Amino acid sequence: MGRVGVLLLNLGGPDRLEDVGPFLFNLFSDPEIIRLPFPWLQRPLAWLISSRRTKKSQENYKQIGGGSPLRRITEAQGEALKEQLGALGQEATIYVGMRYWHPYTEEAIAKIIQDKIEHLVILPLYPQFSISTSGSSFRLLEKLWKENTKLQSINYTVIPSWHKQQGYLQAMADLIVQELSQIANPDEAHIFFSAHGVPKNYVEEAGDPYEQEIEECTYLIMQTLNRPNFYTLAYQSRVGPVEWLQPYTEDAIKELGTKGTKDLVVVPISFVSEHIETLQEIDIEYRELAEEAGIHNFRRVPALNTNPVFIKALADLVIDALEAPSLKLSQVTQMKKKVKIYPPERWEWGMTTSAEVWNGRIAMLGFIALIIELVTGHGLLHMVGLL
Ligand SMILES: C=CC1=C(C)c2cc3[nH]c(cc4nc(cc5[nH]c(cc1n2)c(C)c5CCC(=O)O)C(CCC(=O)O)=C4C)c(C)c3C=C
Ligand SMILES: [Fe+2]
Repeated sequence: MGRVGVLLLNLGGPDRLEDVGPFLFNLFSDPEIIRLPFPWLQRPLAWLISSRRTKKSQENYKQIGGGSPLRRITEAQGEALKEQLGALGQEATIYVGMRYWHPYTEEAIAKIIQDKIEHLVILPLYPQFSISTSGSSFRLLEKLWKENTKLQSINYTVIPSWHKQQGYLQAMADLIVQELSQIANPDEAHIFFSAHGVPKNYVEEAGDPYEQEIEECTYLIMQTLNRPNFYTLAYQSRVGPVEWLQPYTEDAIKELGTKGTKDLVVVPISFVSEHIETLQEIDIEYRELAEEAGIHNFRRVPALNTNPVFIKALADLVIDALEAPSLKLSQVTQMKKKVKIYPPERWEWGMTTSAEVWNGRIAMLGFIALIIELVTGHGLLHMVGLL
């Protein structure tokens, strides 16, 4: 086999407080994160939302040392993976491609071309697929592939998701056992899986398999654990006014408190690295909430980071992918998105769904224009540079 590369995909996070604003702007500019009917509205709205969120978000990053550890941890995972692959007899160069901050996916792709990689494995560091995470990175890669003929000669394969991989499940179970072993009555502890949420309409209207993969994964971790503990699955990190997957973590914690739970072991389920949502949201916000709800023994299972069982699982995934028939980006985006096309794009006359959708779009546009004008003092035409 010729030169082998592994491209690790992740979301990225601001390295310093001054990066928070531009990072949030990049994130909200992504149509896979905020779905708007008019592409030209994306950037003005991203600017508006990121400007309004920056201060609050910076406060949170301040509490975890002034920036996200995601880059450092992802690079360490890359080094550990390279070493593990070498030990298994597979030499490979590892590239990190972040979606919204440095090192950007585009930078990784430029290096892959420069290094003349012949076989590439695309491995998202998200065990479960979501349109908003792996899906967004795959879509970007699809675009880069179409634009650059040099990429087209690379023999690549995509790993869409890996939430059922045995080594990964074992590594998660091991970390839970370690945490339980520090409790006086380990069988009494309630195991609380907290997954990053997504808006409910991603699952119900756009066909995102995320909720199903999270549920399967949680079930399989409990099977691997093979213990009598009760467990709960809930969703954290909701942003904006729309409904997200339920139950929300904060509500589920309060409910367990009222039911008399005393020992809670929180397991971050959709993240493989420590980042703001484990270090700040779970460790600080949810811990406080649990204390108020009467849950005095609140513990959190660490993220996998460079856990050796986990790194071996990643290496096995890479080796299996190199041996299996290659899976293309377009195949994955089609396969994972069992899309009910929403909103319907073909116009039908009368009291039809498309009429409702278009009425909704126009009303939404008017509403957004009003908010933008109220907040900035300028109308929408000013914002898009027409006045
Ligand atoms: C599986 C993981 C993730 C899913 C699903 C996801 C969806 C999702 N996220 C937002 C909004 C924000 N995410 C932010 C940061 C962030 N999110 C993830 C993971 C998932 N996001 C990571 C790894 C990070 C980076 C964390 C870091 O350490 O820097 C942020 C910024 C932080 C903040 O201001 O709270 C936002 C905003 C949406 C809207 C969404 C689904 C549509
Ligand atoms: Fe997020």
